Amino acid sequence: MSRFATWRRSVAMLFTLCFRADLRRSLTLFGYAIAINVLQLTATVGVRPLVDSASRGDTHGVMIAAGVIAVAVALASLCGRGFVALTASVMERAGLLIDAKLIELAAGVPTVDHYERPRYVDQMTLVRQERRVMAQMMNAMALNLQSFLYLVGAVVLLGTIDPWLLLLPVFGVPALLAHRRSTKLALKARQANAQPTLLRNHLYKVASSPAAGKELRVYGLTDEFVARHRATADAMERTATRASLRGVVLSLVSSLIFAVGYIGAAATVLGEAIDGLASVGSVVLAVALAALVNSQVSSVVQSGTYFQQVLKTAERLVWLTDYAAGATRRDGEHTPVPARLTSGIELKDVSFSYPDTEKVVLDRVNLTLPTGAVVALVGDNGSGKTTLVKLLTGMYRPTSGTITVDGVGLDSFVPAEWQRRARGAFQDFARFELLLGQTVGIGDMPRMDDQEAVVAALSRAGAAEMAEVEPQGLRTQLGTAWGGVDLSGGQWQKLALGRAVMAEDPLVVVLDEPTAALDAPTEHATFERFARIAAAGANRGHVTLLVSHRFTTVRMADFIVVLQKGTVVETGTHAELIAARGLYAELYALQQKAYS
Ligand SMILES: Nc1ncnc2c1ncn2[C@@H]1O[C@H](COP(=O)(O)OP(=O)(O)OP(=O)(O)O)[C@@H](O)[C@H]1O
Repeated sequence: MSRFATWRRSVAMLFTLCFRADLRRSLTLFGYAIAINVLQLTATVGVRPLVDSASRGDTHGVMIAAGVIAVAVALASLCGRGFVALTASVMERAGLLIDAKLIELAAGVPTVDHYERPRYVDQMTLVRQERRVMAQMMNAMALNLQSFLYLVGAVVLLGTIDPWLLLLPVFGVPALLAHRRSTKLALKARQANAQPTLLRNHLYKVASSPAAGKELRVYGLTDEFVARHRATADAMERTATRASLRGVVLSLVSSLIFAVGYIGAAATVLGEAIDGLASVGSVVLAVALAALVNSQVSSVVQSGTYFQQVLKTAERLVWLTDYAAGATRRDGEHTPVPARLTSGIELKDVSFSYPDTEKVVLDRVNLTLPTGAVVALVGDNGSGKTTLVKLLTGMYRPTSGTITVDGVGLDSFVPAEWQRRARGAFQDFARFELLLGQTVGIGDMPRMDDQEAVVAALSRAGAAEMAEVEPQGLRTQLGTAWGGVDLSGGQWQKLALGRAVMAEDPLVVVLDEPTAALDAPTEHATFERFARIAAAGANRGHVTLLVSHRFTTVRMADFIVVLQKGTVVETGTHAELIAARGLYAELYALQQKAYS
């Protein structure tokens, strides 16, 4: 996209956001800005008749001029108050809209690979930091307009005193260029600080989280975290200070240049007054207007700089919007996701590397996952089990090869539609701090508050007792921050399992070590239950995928896939794999020995 097209879209996005936030108030702001400008100029112009009438001893003229000035100043101050009162509400509403847009952009993308792309993460971090700046845009634009009109008015009036004074704004050009350069330097510094900001926030988050608290103490890591946090913050400050110092030098030089013009203007009018060509009032007015030009040039430049910064943020927003659209868009026709599976899911020569990495995590995987089957994935840490699960749930797309669902390419579905039919419980399950019943119910949003369905799901997941948690059963608020209760790791995991079986029409159910926080007998019982649900699923049409390191659990699967370094090395039932005496048999024997 050309630079101009990006600029045009950024401006359009800003206006849409701000006007959508509050059209009536935004327009009123502009009205106030124009009124303030006219009133202030009137008050300034009133100085000439005031001084001239006074020097002539014309009391009546003095009274009229003073009256006009007083009324103009009072009205301008009234409009100023109205302006300030409106700015807060316009800002608040624009801020809310921008926040909603950011949530949409971050969570609305069906795949999750953007979280691992440094460019995406940088852009998102910067937009988050600058979102308040964007929210103030309407106010800033109104102020910008006000300063601009004020500047133009002051220059025109100066021209009426002496046309040579029209040259005064030329001395303001260096200030404009200096501000432009300083903004570029500041933006560059912010860009350079994006990654360190992430690191600093990450260090803070880890070091202050209760989860890491125990390990920080046991390993004596607190000082190290503090030192790293400080070093990162110091480096960021050095980068920012360097940029702002250069900006200060530039603005100093440009102010000196303007001072030369200002002195020249004052001297010109003073010379004319001495020669009797100008009145005393004109001299006072010219000096006042020249000072006004000075202050308005810097104010126009400052708001221009601000606007540039807002535009840059809007450009990032446009970039993120395009990224989200690209990740969501499906070219050509979409195939509807089937109501139920008939044959199953097939992987053909599927290979995968994570975005922006070289390592092949899955290497030419060929697999058939028949409908109704419970398929177990086993293998060493890092062998690619979770990655395979992510591909099957559409979080990532294969780098090469194809995944088909009943013979139809997975990539021909709208990703979000497929994901809505995939259910899962993951090792890094989320702890949604809602009412306990809702935490399970959101597994099938339309039935979120259907208590009967929630109780049934909990009992399918082998966690019926969770419906009785003190003090209010399913209506218990979770999360101490909201005055609710906290649960043990195992209890949270049981809720995640309930969520996974809440929906009645999934096409793929993924259980990626969802029982790691449960004790072995509970895990065993849970999986037996899941195996029964899956058997029933043979009629309803879904595939159940189970990832576990516990072989006592794995053995009950219909079909076991053994992964090693991203490749499938063995497949078969427990009995077949034991008879084959391969890797599975070896690992099984080792675990049996360890537990006997
Ligand atoms: N987000 C990521 N970005 C880059 N590489 C990743 C990412 N997630 C996983 N990997 C790499 O992919 C490989 C497979 O990881 P995966 O999580 O699929 O293994 P796993 O078999 O599920 O392991 P575990 O049993 O420990 O859960 C590992 O080498 C890991 O380092």
